[in-house]
Amino acid sequence: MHRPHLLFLDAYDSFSNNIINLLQQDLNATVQVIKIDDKRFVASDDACFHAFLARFDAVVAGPGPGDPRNPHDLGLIGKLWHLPEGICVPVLGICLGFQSLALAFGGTAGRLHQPRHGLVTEVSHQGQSLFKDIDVLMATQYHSLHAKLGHNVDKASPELWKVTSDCPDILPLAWDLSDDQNGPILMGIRHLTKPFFGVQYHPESICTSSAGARIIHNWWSEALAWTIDRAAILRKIETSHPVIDVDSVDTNSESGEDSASTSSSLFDAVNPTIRDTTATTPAVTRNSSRMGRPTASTSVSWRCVDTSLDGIDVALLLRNLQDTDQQAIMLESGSKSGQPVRPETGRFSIVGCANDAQSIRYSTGNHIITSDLSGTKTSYTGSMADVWSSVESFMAANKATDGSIDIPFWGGLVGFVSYEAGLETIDVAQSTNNDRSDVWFVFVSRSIVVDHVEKKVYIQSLEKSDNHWFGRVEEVLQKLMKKSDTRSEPHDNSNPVLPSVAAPKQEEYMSKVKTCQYHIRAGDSYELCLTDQSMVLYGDSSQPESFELYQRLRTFNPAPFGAYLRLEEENEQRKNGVTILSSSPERFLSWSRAGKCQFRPIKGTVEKKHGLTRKEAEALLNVDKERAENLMIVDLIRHDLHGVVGSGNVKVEKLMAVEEYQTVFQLVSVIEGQLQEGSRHTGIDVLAASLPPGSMTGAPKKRSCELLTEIEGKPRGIYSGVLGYFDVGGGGDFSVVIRTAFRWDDEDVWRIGAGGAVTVLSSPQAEFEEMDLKRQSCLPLFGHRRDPAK
Ligand SMILES: C=C(O[C@@H]1C=C(C(=O)O)C=C[C@H]1O)C(=O)O
Ligand SMILES: NC(=O)CC[C@H](N)C(=O)O
Repeated sequence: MHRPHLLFLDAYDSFSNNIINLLQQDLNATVQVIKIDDKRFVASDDACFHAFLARFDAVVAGPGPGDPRNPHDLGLIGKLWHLPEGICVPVLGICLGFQSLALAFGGTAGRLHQPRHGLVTEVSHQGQSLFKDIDVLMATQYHSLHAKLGHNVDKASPELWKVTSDCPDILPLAWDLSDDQNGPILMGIRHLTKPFFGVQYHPESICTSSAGARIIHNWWSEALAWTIDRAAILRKIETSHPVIDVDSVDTNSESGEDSASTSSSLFDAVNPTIRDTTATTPAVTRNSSRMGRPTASTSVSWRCVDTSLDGIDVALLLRNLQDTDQQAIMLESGSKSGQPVRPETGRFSIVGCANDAQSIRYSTGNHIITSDLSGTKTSYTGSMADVWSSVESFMAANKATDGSIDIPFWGGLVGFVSYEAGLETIDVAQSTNNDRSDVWFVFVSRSIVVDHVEKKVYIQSLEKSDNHWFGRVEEVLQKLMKKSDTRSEPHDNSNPVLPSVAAPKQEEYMSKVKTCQYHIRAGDSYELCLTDQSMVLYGDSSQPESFELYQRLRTFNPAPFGAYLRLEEENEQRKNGVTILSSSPERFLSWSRAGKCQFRPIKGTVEKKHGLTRKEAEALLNVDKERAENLMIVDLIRHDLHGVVGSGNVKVEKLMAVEEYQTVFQLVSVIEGQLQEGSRHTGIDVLAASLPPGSMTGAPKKRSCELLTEIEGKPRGIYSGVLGYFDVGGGGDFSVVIRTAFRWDDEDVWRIGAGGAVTVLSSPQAEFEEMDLKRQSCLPLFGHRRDPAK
């Protein structure tokens, strides 16, 4: 059977790669992707775009932010509907693409009374065309606007299935009749004579039933039938069509993966060259040293100590091993009464020794990379792409294979990537103008990993002949094990010096929630994760030691992704550094040495008020608002992951499970993907392609981040970024930096970010309370308890 060769027009949506996955999996199609504002076609005359289109069997016009009445939001999609006869290609419009089709043939667009984002409802149809052989169809919707054909009825009626005088060429195929507030919402259409089809709902969503995705097959059958009918005419036109030198235009897909073939259309009977496209997200720009699987170049020496009888307190371990005022690294899986709070994600703790270690730093404010990863210290102007490239080269050059297979970290780079660094990777202008580091990783060559489940301690070194270090750590361990019942406790904090706290103002925050909702209603976003920062100021010498603050945090809010990071650098002008105290519950991304990637987005939060049971929490979280928030992020992360691991390799392992933490219950999903054997991608590519974390942005990611930058008006910094490690064995694990306080040495301020996802279903008051609740995971460290911000 002919393998469809499709063009996908990407309108900057966060679900595009899921649609491409569907086309590749269900139709076995090859798909080339271009953005709707691809300069090569927007800037040149239409003939060039037409000649390019002639290479494809059909086009899919994707969903996206914005309004179909705005040519800027549609870009090339707007050019599909009135092509000259001989150029016409079958099109499937999805959401924005669908709305554009309706408008092009007499329809109008308007705002829904109540936008529908992440809602799953039944779509009514009559089993025709796209909906042939489809029974009950449950489908996910992501839209604020809707297309109207001029039907003058406000409830189910036979009229709805007929063409209207406004749109005599457009046949309605499906409606959502489940929503009284909005009335009938048009869900599917076809053009009566041209090969144009469209659906308002999202066939690729994880919550759309398989019947919903079947329309893809039906569309392709329709497209094929039309094409065969028209083949003779088209062949004639093709030969008489002026020859355009499309190959002088670089028509590679954005990913650079897909070289444009000279001819692979259905009509090229002589030589139907079909190309394959798997990845749609660019791999990290790399130098040649990291192509292919690196061979081992580093050796791990390690010893394992059984501490099952005694238990080891990692904070004490760190304290005893190094002076915590210096560079200190501890990634801690929090525990309570001797047990890890969440062994599934928080089983291991890592103490890294990294004084005078090699490091890489990058500031988005001045674009300077400072690194000695390559041996000598250099500072140069660069970008995030250069940072990833250096990290990949370094990890490839320091590859090890001989550590213990029972633990995920053997040594490697530990540090963070800020939210603004993530913004740079998706080309969103940021409000940072200082020279503080947005990326900071240090090389940990000596480390201790504690397995809290097996109660074992691994002492490891990547240095040659490091017996002295092993001896020293063993000595410390013996000492601590003898005093087995000692847990490092914070000092008495009953009479603390209270610092002042500058908190978000309630009125202002609520007004920002409303601004978010305004943009969602206009169709520019489906969900926005609004945040703000509280600032804790000590002012004088009463400042507690940072490790003491961390001790309080780990006692008060033990979390699977606890972290104490104290990083510093010295240059000619000054000493600068940063301290991070984290109690994050959320894994952003981990990948195993075998390339299995896992995202665990959290979206949906209820306070664990006194006596709230899990059952009650489940009932509170099992509502449209919370589920919709979570679903949107699951679909977004599937998109991010599909872009690197390719079609057919992504699974949702857990959808909206309720998890219990110290102060809140949360709705958590687990999305996994497998990097393919022999693929040129690594976990670092997955990380690079998925920042900033979707659970901190909303969807679609790029437009949402642009809006949030404007609404929030200040950088988020390390908050909303990611923190974790790249392991020399090839794995990695990063948390989302939330429930975290951080402080730069050059300002006397602890910053605590907090926020939550805003949808049209949000109440501004409840959003403020949710933000305030999340601040409470850190504020008590500073002696402040539930001090309601005003
Ligand atoms: C924004 C925060 O949390 C994020 C938002 C959540 C939500 O909207 O329910 C839940 C977890 C995080 O992904 C925060 O903790 O500050
Ligand atoms: N998912 C979409 O394509 C949405 C289209 C349009 N921005 C709307 O909100 O209606």
